[in-house]
Amino acid sequence: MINREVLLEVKNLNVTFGKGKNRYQAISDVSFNIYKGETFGLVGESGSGKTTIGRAIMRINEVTGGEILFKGKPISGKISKDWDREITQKIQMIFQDPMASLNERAKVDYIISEGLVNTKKYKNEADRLEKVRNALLEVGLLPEFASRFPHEFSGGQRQRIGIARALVMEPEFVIADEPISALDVSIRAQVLNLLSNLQKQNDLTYLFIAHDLSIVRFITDRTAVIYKGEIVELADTEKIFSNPIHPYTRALISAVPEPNPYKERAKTIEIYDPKLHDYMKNPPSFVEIEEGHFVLANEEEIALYRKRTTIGV
Ligand SMILES: Nc1ncnc2c1ncn2[C@@H]1O[C@H](COP(=O)(O)OP(=O)(O)OP(=O)(O)O)[C@@H](O)[C@H]1O
Repeated sequence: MINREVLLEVKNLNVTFGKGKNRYQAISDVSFNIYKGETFGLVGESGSGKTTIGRAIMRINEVTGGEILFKGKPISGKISKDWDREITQKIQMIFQDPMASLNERAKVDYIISEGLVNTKKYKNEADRLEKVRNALLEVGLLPEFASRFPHEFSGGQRQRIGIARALVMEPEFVIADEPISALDVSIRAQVLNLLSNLQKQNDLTYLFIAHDLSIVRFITDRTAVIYKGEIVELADTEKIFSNPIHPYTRALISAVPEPNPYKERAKTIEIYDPKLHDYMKNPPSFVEIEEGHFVLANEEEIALYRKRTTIGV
């Protein structure tokens, strides 16, 4: 990837839900940049906070701390009306479950053009219909499908409608939240190929959310691994696979995954002095262990990682 122009910046993001005793910190101090034109993967198990980050970027979830910038300008907090309209159009999301995310009572035409109508992004009725028609064609569906209802379609077709709904807005940045996990295995590759072709044709930047590393391996340029609301490792996707550093990443990649990273961590550090790895005394920070390769670790762990691999010499 040559282009290093930052499109989206997440800076020290915190998201908490609830109040008082019920307060729950879903995202803790998460930072990453997404470059224009890349596909950035966000991977972690269910409940780790992936969707919460996506929804914070979409401004559905409130940002409790830190900030999110698009093209260098804040999109969280108080923003101008014009900027609000622009990002509502430029940032789109494709949802996980096409069976649940489409309004059953609305025709495809309405579903696809709802965003256009809300942002008044069309000249007249003919223009609106033309945009819907083109969006359907772009995702490989027939224009006449516009007058049908969601229940008349298969899961794969419904996800294509979900993609058309995002595409019709002419976005620059698309969050794909597990876009294929609810689909039949037989059609997953088609939808992935479609997303990849659309990216090239429309100059899109993707945030691709997945719980399965094997999916991000083939379509993302860089990957961040998230565990319990914290990013534990971030690097070029190829590096995440060839040289995983954090115990949790290693557990995700290993053939027999250890679902509990602390157990995996314990296994790794047994060989060394476990007292060194006291997180109370030596809190971890997000360290660039080699160029573009970040890992959440404390000083002792970094020393250990350096010994174990050839990195950073
Ligand atoms: N609106 C909310 N109110 C309270 N807690 C929430 C809310 N949304 C998410 N959470 C909690 O925040 C945590 C992160 O959830 P999130 O949906 O972001 O995880 P995820 O990694 O996307 O998981 P999945 O793959 O299952 O979608 C979970 O513990 C979840 O229960």
